[in-house]
Amino acid sequence: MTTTAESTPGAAGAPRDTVVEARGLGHSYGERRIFRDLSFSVAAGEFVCIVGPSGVGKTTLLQCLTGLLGASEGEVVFEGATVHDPPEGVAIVFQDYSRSLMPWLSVLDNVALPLRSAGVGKAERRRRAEEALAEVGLRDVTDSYPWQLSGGMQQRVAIARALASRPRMTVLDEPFASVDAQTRADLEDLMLRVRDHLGLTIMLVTHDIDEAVYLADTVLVLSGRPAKVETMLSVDLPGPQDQITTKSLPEFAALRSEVYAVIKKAGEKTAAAKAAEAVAAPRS
Ligand SMILES: Nc1ncnc2c1ncn2[C@@H]1O[C@H](COP(=O)(O)OP(=O)(O)OP(=O)(O)O)[C@@H](O)[C@H]1O
Repeated sequence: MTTTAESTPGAAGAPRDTVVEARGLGHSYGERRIFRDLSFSVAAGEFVCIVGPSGVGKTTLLQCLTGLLGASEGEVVFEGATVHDPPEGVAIVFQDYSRSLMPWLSVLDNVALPLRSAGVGKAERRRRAEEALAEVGLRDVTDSYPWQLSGGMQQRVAIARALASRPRMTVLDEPFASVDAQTRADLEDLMLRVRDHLGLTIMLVTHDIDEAVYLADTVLVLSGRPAKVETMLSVDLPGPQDQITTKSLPEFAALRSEVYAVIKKAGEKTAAAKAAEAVAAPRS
């Protein structure tokens, strides 16, 4: 990930193609400016985690990057074209899997549903849905209903549904916030495997600093009011990631402390800005 629009160095030093760019991106809800002048680019196959204080604008940023929300300033460019609507090639996974799955449809039909809306034929829908379910380790539950599955399995179904459209980039908004710690660790490892296997570009919002450092090639820290990119930290831990070994590394602890310190400092700056706003606001 870089702060410029240039191509990004890959693992072997060769340039990798830029998939998505924010160019001077800003968003406001009415009079309220959420963030301003965000400029960064994400390379093909890169795993970026976005962290920052609650309410800073992480979800709003994801929505702008996927074309669900329009930019108030600047632009988002996906694979070279300015984004106005959700582009083909991008899939989204939300936190609340229980609301995103249809309880009356089988697991297979839930995964195939967006393909139907996209006009993909029946046999091809089934083939792609089965392929996506195999990718997330759910080959055996295709005929079950979501309510027969655990929370972690339901979130895997939601991930399979995103993969079935064969995206080149997947964005996930706090996808593992509602599951227990062991399931969360399993889902994290699943996303790493999927990224490696499919060569996906992934952007993921999380509140969990350990999760961000474990998963990311780059941790993007948002802060301020309006928010800006406080830092973009490259994570270069010896791979492949392992929940016990990686998290025991001194380098992991150092990176976690660094992200934590940036967020804490940013939080203090935001609190000071809020206090200044309150003082400046006219009394009713
Ligand atoms: N549709 C909307 N209209 C007006 N304000 C909104 C809207 N959506 C979000 N906001 C406000 O914009 C700010 C940023 O919200 P956003 O959800 O992007 O932050 P976040 O960093 O993802 O928060 P959290 O970490 O709590 O999920 C918040 O103050 C929120 O209340």
